[in-house]
Amino acid sequence: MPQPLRIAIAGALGRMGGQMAETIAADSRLELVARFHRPGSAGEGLVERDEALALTDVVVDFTTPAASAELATACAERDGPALVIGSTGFDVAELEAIAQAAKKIAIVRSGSYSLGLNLLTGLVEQAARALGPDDCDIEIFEAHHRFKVDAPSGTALMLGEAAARGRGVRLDDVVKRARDGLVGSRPMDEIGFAVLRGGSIVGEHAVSFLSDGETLTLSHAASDRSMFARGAIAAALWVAGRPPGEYDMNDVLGLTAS
Ligand SMILES: NC(=O)C1=CN([C@@H]2O[C@H](COP(=O)(O)OP(=O)(O)OC[C@H]3O[C@@H](n4cnc5c(N)ncnc54)[C@H](OP(=O)(O)O)[C@@H]3O)[C@@H](O)[C@H]2O)C=CC1
Ligand SMILES: O=C(O)C1=N[C@H](C(=O)O)C[C@H](O)C1
Repeated sequence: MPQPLRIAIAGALGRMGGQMAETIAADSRLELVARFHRPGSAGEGLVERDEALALTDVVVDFTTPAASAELATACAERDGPALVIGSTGFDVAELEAIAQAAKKIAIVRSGSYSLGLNLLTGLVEQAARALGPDDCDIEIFEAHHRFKVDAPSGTALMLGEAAARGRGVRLDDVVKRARDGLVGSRPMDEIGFAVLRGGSIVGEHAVSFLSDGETLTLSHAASDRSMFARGAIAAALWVAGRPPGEYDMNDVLGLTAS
């Protein structure tokens, strides 16, 4: 019987931190060796970050962009553990810090650990390739619970990147993240985002391809956070012992970009 993978949870008192603890406890392939939160946080069974890093093979992190970037740097400075990052809403400097850390340690980062959602990105890329900007508009809608702090969601941006890839353009060059007031008519090549926040919605995403006379919509709805936790566990099991580098769920799931 192989030794269980030693795993630690960052952001232990958060929504996903709690979900991770529950899902890990039910998985015999894993041993939950540490849970940590903000420095100095009080809570049953919590340890400080550096103690957790010394005990574990992999850290699973659903916190904030700043905390994840800092954690990646701390893991790299001690040449491990490997890291699975689920946080969303990163700025350029935070992404650069993670890229630097990935020169020393293996990191999986994804805006969504859902299997279905990662399959959807391939379908979106394929549709965007077939439905060009001359006769088809691409719009992405996402809806989340009232507590979510970043917008558009990391998943919506992943879907936008997939659509842009399908069109052979950079998302930054065609993105419209919000509209308000006299914004003018829509450029054909634009990829637009719309956001809803409210209630307890776990996560809904839809990518619409709108042309004259017809609309194709590809969508996904999450109803339970446990599937994000299961995806993050698959990533943790996959990343342990990998060479340094920044990986995503396509690598974990063996899905090659089409
Ligand atoms: N990739 C995916 O599949 C998914 C990604 N997410 C993303 O994960 C992130 C967390 O989501 P969620 O759990 O709902 O949010 P929560 O706000 O419930 O949890 C985040 C937690 O991180 C804590 N935190 C902040 N700074 C630190 C730090 N330096 N060290 C340790 N903990 C810290 C926060 O503490 P405090 O409360 O004190 O501020 C908070 O409790 C978000 O970015 C979200 O978008 C969520 C679901 C799935
Ligand atoms: O904050 C959340 O809840 C979620 N965040 C991720 C995102 O930004 O896409 C993933 C999921 O949709 C839930």
